[in-house]
Amino acid sequence: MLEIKDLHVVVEEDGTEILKGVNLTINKGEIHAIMGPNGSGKSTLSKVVAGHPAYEVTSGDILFEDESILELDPEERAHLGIFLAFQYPVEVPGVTNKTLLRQAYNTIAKEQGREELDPLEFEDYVEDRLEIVEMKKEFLDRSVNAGFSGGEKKRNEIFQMAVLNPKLSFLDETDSGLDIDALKVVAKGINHLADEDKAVCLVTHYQRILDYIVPDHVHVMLDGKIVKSGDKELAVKLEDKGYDWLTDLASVSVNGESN
Ligand SMILES: Nc1ncnc2c1ncn2[C@@H]1O[C@H](COP(=O)(O)OP(=O)(O)OP(=O)(O)O)[C@@H](O)[C@H]1O
Repeated sequence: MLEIKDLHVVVEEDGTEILKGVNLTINKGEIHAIMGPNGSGKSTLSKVVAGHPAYEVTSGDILFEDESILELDPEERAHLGIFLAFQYPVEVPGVTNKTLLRQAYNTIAKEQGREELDPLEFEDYVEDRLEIVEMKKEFLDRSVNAGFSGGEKKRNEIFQMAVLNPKLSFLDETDSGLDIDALKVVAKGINHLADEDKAVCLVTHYQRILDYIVPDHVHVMLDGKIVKSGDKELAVKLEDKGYDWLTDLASVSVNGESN
């Protein structure tokens, strides 16, 4: 579904290189987790896949369903079925959740040749989506994220994912700031939404969400590169040992030897 090939990315404004040769393949039906220390480039990778304009790809490629998406703007990528849940969800005062989501849903439906929903049909459609994340109906009529608690904002991101039903979701630290009950609800929602036709990539610092969402692959990002990949056990090891043991591996790989 997604193939990232030797991706190098700089900050558009000042040319600082953030991603230094990322390779990552995500197939349909898979759940991936990307871990790594602060500032290693995890959020940048998510944003670049979604088409954030602050970054420039200097070499490499991103293929979605076998086609390069580098020339597509963020809206076009969303129409294809790529979704990014933000680390810091934005507030949009004056625009209700319901209005934003129906607009987004219908724009994507139109692009994908599906039927658009009128306000009443949309109400019916979102009802069971609300249940997936155990969110109260009142949230539909509130301005997007305005005055939401940190945990409510994160839950709202998963609600958006539930409504838009994307093929590929990048969830950037969706687990941070969640109490244990909310974490379980959000994890249940993600598991519910991740099926054999879809793929999910979780960016996380903590192994704990992976107790509820079992990833097929865990990757460690260090200084703009994925330096190690493994299964769920790798996340457990990271929790226990931190990242220092990998820093050595990363420098070995930089010197051209195997890691
Ligand atoms: N738009 C930008 N302008 C300048 N520097 C940037 C920009 N975006 C990212 N960076 C820098 O790139 C590096 C990687 O940032 P990124 O947010 O991708 O890291 P991260 O791995 O997600 O970190 P964290 O775990 O702290 O969220 C950081 O040093 C950051 O300051």
